[in-house]
Amino acid sequence: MNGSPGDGPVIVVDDVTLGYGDRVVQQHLTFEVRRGEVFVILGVSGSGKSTLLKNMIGLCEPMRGKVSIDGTNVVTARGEERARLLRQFGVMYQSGALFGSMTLLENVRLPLDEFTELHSDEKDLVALAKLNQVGIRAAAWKTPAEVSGGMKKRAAIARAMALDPFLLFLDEPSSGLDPITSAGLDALIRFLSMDFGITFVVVTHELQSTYAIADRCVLLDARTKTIIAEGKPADLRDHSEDPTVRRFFRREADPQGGVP
Ligand SMILES: Nc1ncnc2c1ncn2[C@@H]1O[C@H](COP(=O)(O)OP(=O)(O)OP(=O)(O)O)[C@@H](O)[C@H]1O
Repeated sequence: MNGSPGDGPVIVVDDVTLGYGDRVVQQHLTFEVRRGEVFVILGVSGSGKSTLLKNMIGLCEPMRGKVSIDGTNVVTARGEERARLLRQFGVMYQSGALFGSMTLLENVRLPLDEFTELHSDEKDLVALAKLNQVGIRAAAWKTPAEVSGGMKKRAAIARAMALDPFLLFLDEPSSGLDPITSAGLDALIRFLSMDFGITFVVVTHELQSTYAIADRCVLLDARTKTIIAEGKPADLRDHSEDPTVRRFFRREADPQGGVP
């Protein structure tokens, strides 16, 4: 189990406004991610999902408000505290970003090379164990070009798990995948959540995936620039009092051409 020491929420997003330069992309975002859950950030293209993820991992600084992971402010943490914070979570970016000249094993080893003093054989063993966890151990000595899109995503997840984080951020994990491969990835996320207790924050606009994996979600609205729904996706689909929210979760177009 990748348990975390503290109790209470893993992530606290407290009245966050985010954007680029003077341009606000989302504002007044307040929510918590609970330990062990699969939490999905939903919204149409351009609503600010990836920007929110970048603010949650400290890659961008919110214009206002704060984000903390296990009680540590992701922007202000320095020194030892920052090093500890960075080891607590792994990230899979939208592009996957595996190094094409390296094998999958070498790709998964990279964080171990950078952040641990393990012996080379031990690093190989850990990397193989991670590839095994995501179901592609047999492809360890292949390069990214030699494996399918779904296997590349799995390798990128294995790399994000290399340092045994208790929290994983995935940006659009099913982008570019066919529905069957995408469903396989959904099953992997559920498996890692249930069997290893990993908390997931997943950015997606795929409703089918959301229903398959999410314990809870938030829906970012591009028009009002804030969260318009939070909860279990099926509950929001069936019981939300906001017609915009119900339409989004039923995948219906807005007759007036609004967003979503
Ligand atoms: N580096 C940047 N500099 C300036 N503006 C940006 C930058 N990155 C994104 N944006 C803008 O911020 C807004 C939100 O983009 P973001 O990528 O966060 O949305 P998204 O919901 O993740 O979209 P998608 O589903 O298409 O990935 C968009 O209008 C985008 O053009």
